[in-house]
Amino acid sequence: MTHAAFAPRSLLYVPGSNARALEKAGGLAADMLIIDLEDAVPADRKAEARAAMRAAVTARFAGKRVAVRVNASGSAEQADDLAALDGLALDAVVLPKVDAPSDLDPLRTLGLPLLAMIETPTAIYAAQRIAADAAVQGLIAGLNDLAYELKLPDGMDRGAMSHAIQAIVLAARAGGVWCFDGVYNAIDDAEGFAAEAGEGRRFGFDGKTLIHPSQVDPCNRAFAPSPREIAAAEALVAAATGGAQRHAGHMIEDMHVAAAKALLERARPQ
Ligand SMILES: CC(C)(COP(=O)(O)OP(=O)(O)OC[C@H]1O[C@@H](n2cnc3c(N)ncnc32)[C@H](O)[C@@H]1OP(=O)(O)O)[C@@H](O)C(=O)NCCC(=O)NCCSC(=O)C[C@H](O)C(=O)O
Ligand SMILES: [Mg+2]
Repeated sequence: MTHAAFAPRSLLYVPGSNARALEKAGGLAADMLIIDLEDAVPADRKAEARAAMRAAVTARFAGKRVAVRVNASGSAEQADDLAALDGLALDAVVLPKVDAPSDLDPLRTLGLPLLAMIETPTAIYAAQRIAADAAVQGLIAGLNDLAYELKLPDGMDRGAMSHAIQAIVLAARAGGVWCFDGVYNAIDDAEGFAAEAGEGRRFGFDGKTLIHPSQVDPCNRAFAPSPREIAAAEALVAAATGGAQRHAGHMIEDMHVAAAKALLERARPQ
């Protein structure tokens, strides 16, 4: 377990039932690994995945932030998932299909930070209450499930989901917690991934959830301040005198100075 003040930029799902992926994950540059016991694991391999997850978390991943995604509250699998977490040093537990703060109840006694997945229309409308729950450290957009629930004809159409995506960011910011964008399914489309990761950052997400090792480095780049942003922030902070002023052809005020300082803090080596 590691402690970091900063939100992870890249959160890689690793199926608990994939031995090779569990082996490989520790060597990848993802800021957080999410070992999945939910949708990536076939129903008849849940017990095997729990055992593999325990072995991997116990033996590997030194110096990495590690979370486990358990099955949803109300599912037949969840009690066994929670029992399998006993004694593990985790940074967070990811709970899918959180529709209300009460869905968090079975996990409260774990005493671990929770990352709540917002992936249904009901959850979009409850996101503010979910983010305000003291156990919640962040929200994760579950856009495959949301697209399915919305009956979108074109599947993962972010234009059709833009209101919902923004609602997740708004709820997280109102609650003072982190927020992470959904996954990009087209694993061979590097250009499309880079575009979507950039869009996620512009929406205000802190980072993005990932499904493949090839997405890790581009994601870290997309969510890290660029050299140009760093130079601009340094110049703005150096020029700031307080109150409204002209800087580089723009009006700047105190909130712009605060944003520039936050960006510089984020850019410092962790
Ligand atoms: C998507 C995949 C099924 C693709 O698998 P495959 O074609 O076998 O991958 P590659 O051959 O390209 O893999 C190359 C090497 O990388 C390793 N690998 C692959 N994926 C991972 C991973 N996630 N973590 C670690 N390592 C990984 C392979 O083992 C190969 O290694 P090597 O032998 O050394 O070459 C597959 O990538 C995959 O299963 N990804 C994760 C899927 C997953 O976890 N899904 C659940 C989370 S997404 C979700 O549920 C979203 C949300 O809830 C929503 O609603 O939107
Ligand atoms: Mg989902």
